[in-house]
Amino acid sequence: MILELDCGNSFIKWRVLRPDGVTPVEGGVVGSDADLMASLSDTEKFQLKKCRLVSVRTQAETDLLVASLVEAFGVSVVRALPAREMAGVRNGYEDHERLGLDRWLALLGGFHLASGACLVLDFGTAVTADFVAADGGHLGGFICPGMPLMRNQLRTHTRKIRYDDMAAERAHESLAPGRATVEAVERGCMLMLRGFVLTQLELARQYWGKDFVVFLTGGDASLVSGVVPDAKVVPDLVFVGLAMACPLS
Ligand SMILES: Nc1ncnc2c1ncn2[C@@H]1O[C@H](COP(=O)(O)OP(=O)(O)OP(=O)(O)O)[C@@H](O)[C@H]1O
Ligand SMILES: CC(C)(CO)[C@@H](O)C(=O)NCCC(=O)O
Ligand SMILES: [K+]
Repeated sequence: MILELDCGNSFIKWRVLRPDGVTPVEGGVVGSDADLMASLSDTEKFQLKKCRLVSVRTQAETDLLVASLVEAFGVSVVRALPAREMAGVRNGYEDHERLGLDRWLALLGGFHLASGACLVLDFGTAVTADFVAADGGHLGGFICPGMPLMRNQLRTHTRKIRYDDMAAERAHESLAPGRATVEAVERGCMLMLRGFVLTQLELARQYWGKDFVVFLTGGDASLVSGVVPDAKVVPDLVFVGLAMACPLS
């Protein structure tokens, strides 16, 4: 079977596909290399032969993970690499190697699924927006702190903002002005996210009128899906692009 990995800044998303390369068998989200190895340790079950991965971690960290995978499972590993152009999309960065590979793959996947102009919004540790025109030209994008970073910056840089995860979850039942710290912070950050989304939509409309598809992906996509009812929520958009960038012959 085939192992696919999306190594983000906080989590590794993994899934195992049948040898046909399309049918997912199992997958998950883990917080460390060790947790990943543990999740995959049932080697008999998966019989992994090949692995393709994308990483936004350092070369050294990624090399270490690849070495463990090769040692534990004997897989052959293919990594997504930066490209100036692929599948009809032209990387819009001045230095194409600087564009985060998770963004590159998500926008490749988005353009492929949309067959036209698209706006790709990814809600992970960071929040990113990327614009791809109908002719495949990537216009560039935006990077902002995601929900976990916004919340933790406030917690870290103030004395009196302290609350636990349970309280945070309860605070999201409404978006009314907060009447307790947890509500004020959680709803405030939520409105920042939503405001970001609405601004990106406005920009896309200025470029393309109504002729574009919006994709939402990343672990926190569900937080904002309500403000873009027409958006396509595609949690595995990075994997769509990964399969395009790393065909397994
Ligand atoms: N099963 C899960 N495990 C961990 N986080 C999850 C899970 N489901 C949703 N999330 C949410 O996903 C967010 C993390 O997003 P995601 O996994 O897309 O990115 P990341 O790997 O942290 O960062 P990035 O890919 O941007 O570098 C967390 O804020 C968390 O709220
Ligand atoms: C922005 C993140 C952190 C999102 O995961 C990642 O794509 C990244 O590290 N990018 C490199 C910087 C850039 O894309 O300009
Ligand atoms: K990501």
